[in-house]
Amino acid sequence: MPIVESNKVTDSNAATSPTPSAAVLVLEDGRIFRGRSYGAQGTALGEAVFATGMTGYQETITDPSYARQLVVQTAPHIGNTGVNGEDAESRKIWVEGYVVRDAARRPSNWRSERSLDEELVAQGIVGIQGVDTRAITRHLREHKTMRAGIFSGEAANASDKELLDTVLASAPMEGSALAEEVSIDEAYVVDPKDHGWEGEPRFSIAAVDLGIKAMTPVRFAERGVRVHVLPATATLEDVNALNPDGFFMSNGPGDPATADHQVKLLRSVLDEKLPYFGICFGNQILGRALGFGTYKLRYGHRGINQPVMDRRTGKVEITSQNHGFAVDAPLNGATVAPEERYGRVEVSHVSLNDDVVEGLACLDIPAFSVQYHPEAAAGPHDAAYLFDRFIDLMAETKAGGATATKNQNKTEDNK
Ligand SMILES: NC(=O)CC[C@H](N)C(=O)O
Repeated sequence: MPIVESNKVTDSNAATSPTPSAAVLVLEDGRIFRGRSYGAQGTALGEAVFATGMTGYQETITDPSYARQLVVQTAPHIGNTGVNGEDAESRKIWVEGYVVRDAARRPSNWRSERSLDEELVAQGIVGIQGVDTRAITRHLREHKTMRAGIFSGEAANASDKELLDTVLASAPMEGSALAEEVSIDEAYVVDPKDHGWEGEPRFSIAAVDLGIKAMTPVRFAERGVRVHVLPATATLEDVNALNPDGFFMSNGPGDPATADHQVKLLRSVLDEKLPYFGICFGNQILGRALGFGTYKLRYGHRGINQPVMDRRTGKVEITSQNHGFAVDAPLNGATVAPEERYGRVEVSHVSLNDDVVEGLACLDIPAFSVQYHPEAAAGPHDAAYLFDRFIDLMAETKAGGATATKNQNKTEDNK
């Protein structure tokens, strides 16, 4: 019976989607893929990137880190489970455009409230379907991620040359400052008692929203940590006014080389020895605060099956990732950070696919971060221990323990 009901809903809603028009995906190097429109019709300009998750498309498209990107899904069939009211990772869809091979004509899932096509239309997201996403992915792997455009409806009527010129006139991802565009205006609190925690919160943290995913503060709250989520423009005064036990910076879109305000803020926080944990963009900001550079990867890591080694324990975890930039830090053991006042740092996690830095751990101050997504929405939960590691770090710091020394001993033990 539920199946019949859900079909009824989708059938009646399906009438609101426009009949697909011709659509074209134009890459900045002149390569063109022709298909049919998916979702809204018009023009979408951004960086073409591919994501390899077989599931979790609703979480993917609502991850603010995908702002100004055209996401190519390598999974050949997208939309099967529709869209529901629970899985969005933020208030809206952030992908600039969406590229799929076979779009499900009819979603089938007990939680489905409407089709993905309808949701893309409702939110004005321009997509393309019926293109060979494997060929596009191979092209991006060989020639690197690049600017691209999806054109459908009337926009697809222009000549290929005109469409390519439009793509070439669009902004590149390098040098783009987007975190402040996607962040919130007003601070808010995520309370443990709303997420199954009984009793008083154990700790409180200030978390800067650079494009935060909804599950991140929830992972803290479930563990008894009250989270004060602050806008990307937050200052040291805003942080100190909360008298938090720890400081956090989230994932987010754009080039970390542009995040000067956040690097400055993090340096002030580290100078105060407040425990720090960063995810993704927050890892790149820690890298920069310590004096390392960041650089753009050829085609990035986006998906939910990315292998990472925790070099302290030797354990391999399968992780959820979405990053196009990385920290340029030495892989061989502990070194003194270029910003020497922060003491020694080591690359704590590394990608097993390409040796890219996936985590940093400071040995003399209470700070660490990872380049991937332990909140796992969508994705495997292998990395959930990192939230506990941060809680331990706050507990040790509060108790006045020598956190840095302890971290170092852990490293020595595992050699
Ligand atoms: N998910 C993220 O935080 C991404 C960080 C950064 N925008 C990158 O692409 O590398």
